[in-house]
Amino acid sequence: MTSNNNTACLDEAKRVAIFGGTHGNEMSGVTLVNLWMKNGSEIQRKQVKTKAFITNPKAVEKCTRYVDTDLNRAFTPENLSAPGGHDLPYEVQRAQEINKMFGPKGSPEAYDVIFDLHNTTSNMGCTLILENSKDHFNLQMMNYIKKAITPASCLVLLNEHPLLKYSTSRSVAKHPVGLEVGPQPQGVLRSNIFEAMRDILKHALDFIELFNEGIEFPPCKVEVFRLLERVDYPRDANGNIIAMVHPNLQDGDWEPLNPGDPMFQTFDGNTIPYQGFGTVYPTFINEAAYYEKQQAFVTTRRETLVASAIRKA
Ligand SMILES: CC(=O)N[C@@H](CC(=O)O)C(=O)O
Ligand SMILES: [Zn+2]
Repeated sequence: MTSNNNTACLDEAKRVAIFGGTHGNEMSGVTLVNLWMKNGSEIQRKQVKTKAFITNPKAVEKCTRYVDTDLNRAFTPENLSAPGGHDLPYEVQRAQEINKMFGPKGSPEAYDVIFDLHNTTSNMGCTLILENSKDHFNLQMMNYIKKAITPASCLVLLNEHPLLKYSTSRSVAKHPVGLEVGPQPQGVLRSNIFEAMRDILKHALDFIELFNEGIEFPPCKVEVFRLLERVDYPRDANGNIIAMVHPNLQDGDWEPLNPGDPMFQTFDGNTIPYQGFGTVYPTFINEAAYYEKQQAFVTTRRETLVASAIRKA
């Protein structure tokens, strides 16, 4: 044996899927996946079988986030095992179909990696979303992508929160990766956002190819932003919003927010400051899809994770 015993030997990642249209009005993912379904040469690698797939075709057709319920919250054990067939909400039926095709979730037959392509109206730039801080394959992938896209940058959002974590489409895979790029309005395609997403995918697939070829990746550190809490807009007794994101906070995704810093602005011009305990890094600031989820932004904390060395078993 040449490699030392601290190297994690992991299964090859042969089966990879790229999901677009989990939200039907997020146009970069919808457009890239439609492109790649017509001609997949860009996403093929010698040692990887990559399938591009539109997850919510009805929502894509209507150019809406969802038809009955949010598909990216639908992959719960209850939904995936619910009887009812065609009487179930459309996205629950779809979740069951996707789970059959790419899962079953949590089983050895599940796809190795699923990239799920999203756009945000927030000024987040390129953000990769992880669900598990102990997934060393994904952590190594993050490190690889960050280095490969330099001088451009991308950040990693980690959602391991016991209450705020949700059951994503990508969670069907062994290694789920969300890709969130913004700002881009709903229903709009912007070339810079489209190309940034495409570039990240290229490097992600290159990483998987190298891994499958047998390259050993040495230990590394990865900076992540861990999801801490969600902050709602101030509302009246009827649930109507009574303040907006403050101009100092608007578009300031990933910039430090300190106690006392302006957070909301009421319609008569009063400032509501942030009253947390220490510095946090807000993101998903003023995301259009989150008004209905009672969320103005989320706070995160910066952390450095260590990825152990990995290679193919
Ligand atoms: C704006 C948006 O849709 N964001 C995604 C984030 C994710 O994929 O985890 C969502 O809420 O499902
Ligand atoms: Zn989305």
